[in-house]
Amino acid sequence: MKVGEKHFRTIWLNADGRSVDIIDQRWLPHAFRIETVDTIDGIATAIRDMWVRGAPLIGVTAAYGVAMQMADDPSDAALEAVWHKLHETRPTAINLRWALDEMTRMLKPLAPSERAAAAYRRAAEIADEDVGLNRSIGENGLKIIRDIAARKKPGEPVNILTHCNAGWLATVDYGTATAPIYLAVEAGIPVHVYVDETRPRNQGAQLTAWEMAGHGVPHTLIVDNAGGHLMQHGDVDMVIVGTDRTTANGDVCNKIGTYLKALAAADNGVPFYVALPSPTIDWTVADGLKEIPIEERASDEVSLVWGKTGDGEIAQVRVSPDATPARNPAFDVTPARLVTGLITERGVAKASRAGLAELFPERRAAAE
Ligand SMILES: CSC[C@H]1O[C@H](OP(=O)(O)O)[C@H](O)[C@@H]1O
Repeated sequence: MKVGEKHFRTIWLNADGRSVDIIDQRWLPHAFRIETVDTIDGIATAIRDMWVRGAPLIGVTAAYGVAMQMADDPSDAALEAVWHKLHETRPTAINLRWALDEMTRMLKPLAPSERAAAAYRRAAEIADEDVGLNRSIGENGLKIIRDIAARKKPGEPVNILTHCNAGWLATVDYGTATAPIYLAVEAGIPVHVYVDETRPRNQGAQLTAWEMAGHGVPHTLIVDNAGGHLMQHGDVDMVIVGTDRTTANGDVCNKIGTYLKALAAADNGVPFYVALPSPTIDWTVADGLKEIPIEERASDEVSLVWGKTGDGEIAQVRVSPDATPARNPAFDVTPARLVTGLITERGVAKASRAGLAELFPERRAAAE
């Protein structure tokens, strides 16, 4: 996406053919910092400490980590070791496992001497595929926004609520939940986005708001607890969120707080859509609540908040008593029954086994 006059992706291979540059998202919106990562430990740190975050971007970053490993040591043992090293960085987003499995599948049959070049090629393909998938998600989601706009008074914006950041910063480009929004703006459809701040790490306040501002999308930041109230008062026409893992029967795992938005949407007749590329579907899991591992992150993420001080310093402040313990589950699971539709690159599916199998017939067997 454009940042000022320059076009950026969230990750790119450098001219050295080994290292990648990433937008270090920890400092947004207060600073735009690029970090160069050229070791597997660096890749693991960037994922674990959320320099990069968002299911698709985590997968692409891991794919480049595998490529770096193959450049250092292309043996089967090293390939297996890097799979485990990167897989353990964050447990919930399925794109991480998907990318590691895809790289391993592709590399195993190759002679070690061919693996590094092939790995970098495949990592670049996965990055490019992500952009294409998100563009298609945008086109499929745009139809929904257009239909809602047609029912509103001329010039009245479609009010969309989104949670966390499923924007271009969560992917290589375009985003998932934001792709339809960006295309709606390009199509001249009036939209307005309510941006959930998304405690505790404030991906909405810090990342989605920054994206919306950067792309000229009218938006309003709200606290996480305001969404239900706005829906009760008819201020929200649709909810669209991303996901870190959606199961074969349509259960949606996403940032903590998504489930509460879905409950409020169901209670107020507000359509609740989830935007996802197919690598985010876990065909091996049926019951999301029972089977998806929910990442528990450090309690400090709840007790300490990053921000910019009056004199422009980026700093953390404590928002609770020093001794107060905190729990920090990073995701929750929204049951399929609360999901209006799954916006994929192939179209909008009902949130059900049959709905997904209709769009992905090649997966029908795996989903049964
Ligand atoms: C398009 S995936 C975005 C997804 O990832 C975020 O989690 P995190 O920031 O912890 O990586 C959040 O759940 C978003 O919906």
